[in-house]
Amino acid sequence: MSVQRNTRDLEQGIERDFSDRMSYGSYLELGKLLDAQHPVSSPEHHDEMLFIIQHQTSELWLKLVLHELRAVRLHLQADDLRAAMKGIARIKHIQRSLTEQWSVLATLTPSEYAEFRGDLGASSGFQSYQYRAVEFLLGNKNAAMVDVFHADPAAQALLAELLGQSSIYDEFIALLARRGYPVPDELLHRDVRLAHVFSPDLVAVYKQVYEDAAAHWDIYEACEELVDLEDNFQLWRFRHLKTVARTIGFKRGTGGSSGVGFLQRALELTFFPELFAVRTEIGR
Ligand code: HEM
Ligand SMILES: N[C@@H](CC(=O)c1ccccc1NC=O)C(=O)O
Repeated sequence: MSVQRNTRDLEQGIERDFSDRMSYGSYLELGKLLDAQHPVSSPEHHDEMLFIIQHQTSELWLKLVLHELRAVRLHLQADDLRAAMKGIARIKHIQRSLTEQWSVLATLTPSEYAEFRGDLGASSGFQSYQYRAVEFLLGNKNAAMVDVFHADPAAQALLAELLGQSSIYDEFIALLARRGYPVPDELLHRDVRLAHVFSPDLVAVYKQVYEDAAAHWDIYEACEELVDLEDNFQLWRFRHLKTVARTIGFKRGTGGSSGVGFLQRALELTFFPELFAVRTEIGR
């Protein structure tokens, strides 16, 4: 190290020839990844790059969330709560990162966005199939969402597949039943193609858990992890709503919805309603 030159000398052993070996760039397929940012505005608007990269990084993280949620579902099916919780812990960190990222997009002013919004046509985040897939895996199924993707057979097939499969909440409830908790039978044989609907009898099961946490520790812990997941998901939705409001106000969305009003109604959707309802029942 030459302090005077403020330059680190490269060590002798440092690999330099990757002509026939895997390198950083080839392993990560950076050629492909970094050649996928193509602003459509013409002349190119400076801020469209931010818009594209914010979406692409979100989609990459959503890809990992899906990967982890599928693993969590398998762990629940195998009665391995500890492994499932490990997966959820990672997902929670990804969610935080996704939510925090809104502050970067919030630097896009309404004037800047207005300069290229027209170039986006009818495209919209509403058409994010990975976002829909996450909602489905968490239990908020909606068959009408699958039709949105008829022009994209791979996306449609993925969503159709997940629509017909159990969600992680279905699997958690099935695990509770196997553990001997009095889970209502209709929840165990429900039509998984529909959204999970609030069950008062399930609240009673959770009440038993929350009133004697020590006796039900791993289930109690898992319940709180699920609450964190939903809470984090809602925080993302809220930051999206607020970023949209400060960027386009009350304009209609490019995807054809009413805009902010439509996004507001998403905040009323819930994945694990009984886990929130049980809170009303605890203590005095
Ligand atoms: C300035 C930035 C953004 C604006 C103005 C905006 C606006 C909107 C609007 C108005 C909708 C409602 C559907 C429509 O009619 O278009 C929507 C939906 C959606 N957007 Fe964005 N969005 C922005 C950024 C993002 C980003 C960065 C993501 C990340 C992937 C995203 C993901 C979504 C998703 C998943 C939906 C569907 C939500 C639902 O169905 O509840 N949006 N957005
Ligand atoms: N729906 C947005 C447009 C938009 O944000 C968007 C456009 C293309 C791809 C992703 C988008 N992000 C979220 O909706 C709007 O109405 O301005």
